Amino acid sequence: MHHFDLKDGVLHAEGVSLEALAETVGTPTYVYSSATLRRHYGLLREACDAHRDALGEALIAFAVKANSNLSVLATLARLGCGADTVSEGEIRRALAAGIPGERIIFSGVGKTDAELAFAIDQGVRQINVESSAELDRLIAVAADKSAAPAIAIRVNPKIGAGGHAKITTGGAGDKFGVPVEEAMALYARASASPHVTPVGLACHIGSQITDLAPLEAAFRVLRDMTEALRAQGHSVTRLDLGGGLGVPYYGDAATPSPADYIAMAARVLEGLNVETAFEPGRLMAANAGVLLSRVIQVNERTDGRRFLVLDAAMNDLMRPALYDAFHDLKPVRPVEGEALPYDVVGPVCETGDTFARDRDLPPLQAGDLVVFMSAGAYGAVMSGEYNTRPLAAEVLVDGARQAVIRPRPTYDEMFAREPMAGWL
Ligand SMILES: Cc1ncc(COP(=O)(O)O)c(C=O)c1O
Ligand SMILES: N[C@@H](CCCC[NH3+])C(=O)O
Repeated sequence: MHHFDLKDGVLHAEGVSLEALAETVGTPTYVYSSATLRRHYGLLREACDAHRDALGEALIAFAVKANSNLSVLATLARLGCGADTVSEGEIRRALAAGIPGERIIFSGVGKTDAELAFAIDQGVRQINVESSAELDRLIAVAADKSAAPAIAIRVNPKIGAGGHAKITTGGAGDKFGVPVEEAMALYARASASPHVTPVGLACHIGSQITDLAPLEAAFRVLRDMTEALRAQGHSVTRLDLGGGLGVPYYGDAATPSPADYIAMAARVLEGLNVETAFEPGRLMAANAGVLLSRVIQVNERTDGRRFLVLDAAMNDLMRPALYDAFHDLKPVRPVEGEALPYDVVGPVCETGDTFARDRDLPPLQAGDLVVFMSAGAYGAVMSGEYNTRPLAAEVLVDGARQAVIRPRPTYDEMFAREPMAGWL
């Protein structure tokens, strides 16, 4: 990670000292690097452009669920990035951030009629249909519209992959997409309707995938299906290859490079003559963000256990509690001394509010600042106010500039969202 580095003995996000930032904005706070977001988009763009023959004018559609802050989306929008969305709210965010409808894909296992109608009205690039029941509803909704929306059928290739069972989506029993046979039949049924325009197929088999083999196998399924559908006389012009490529959460972890991933897709799709889309979420955002937190106190027990109690908790960063996920923890100002094992915890009243057990860290004290690394994806978006803890602030850095892009709410603002029942 190049944009979170030590300068003059203090960890910086690009040109901004995290120590100074903690003074002005407080903690816990998510801090994002614009340069990292741009770099990640650039790497994917470059790789796609180098394989235009096989991939067409590939759309890189950022999975908005990974980080939906409007300024983050606007940073990507300026680069020409598209959006993969799963709700009306996410479509609205993408549009508000300047991503035009023609670069927005609408995915998701349960879209309401109202959401489908909204997506059609906004002229989204395509709607990825995930079930037979959804196709029926979409056809009914689209019947009232002037244009037949472009759709792709999301295939469940029975190839599940990912960093945790809870984030695997392509396995046979997972709720996402339809099996190959059913997808073929659905495509034919959609082709027969005047109200929708089937343009292609989509798949997304899981998240935090650190091996290209399952992705390659899934892409091959889409290739074979494309050829089979064409042999039946159907037009198939687009393949949406989903997201899912993992990132190195551990310092020394090796994950496939974006370039190798895109080159693999190009190899599989060589000569097929389709326009592709990719939906990276984590790959774009995870290493573009950190969660800045302050040590409240160190609880040293007489039985030898040592708890590092932070002012960030599971409500701010849920991934360790939910998936036993690992996030590297770094002091903002390196501390001298021999590393000691700490249980790193937050103040929430649950044992699950544990970020790490027996993590070796230098001797830290109350008041020290630390950051959770690789917290830019599925961090702030999954946060909540459990224990009436205000949502963490979010800050975007660009060189020496910084902007609070989501202020920490005041207690008055939090309570104002709860009008008292009239009879109380
Ligand atoms: C349809 C779809 N596309 C893209 C993504 C983004 O995944 P990731 O953040 O792993 O790239 C997801 C989430 O896993 C998804 O469900
Ligand atoms: N929320 C998950 C990723 C889910 C992917 C969404 N399709 C995580 O933090 O790892």
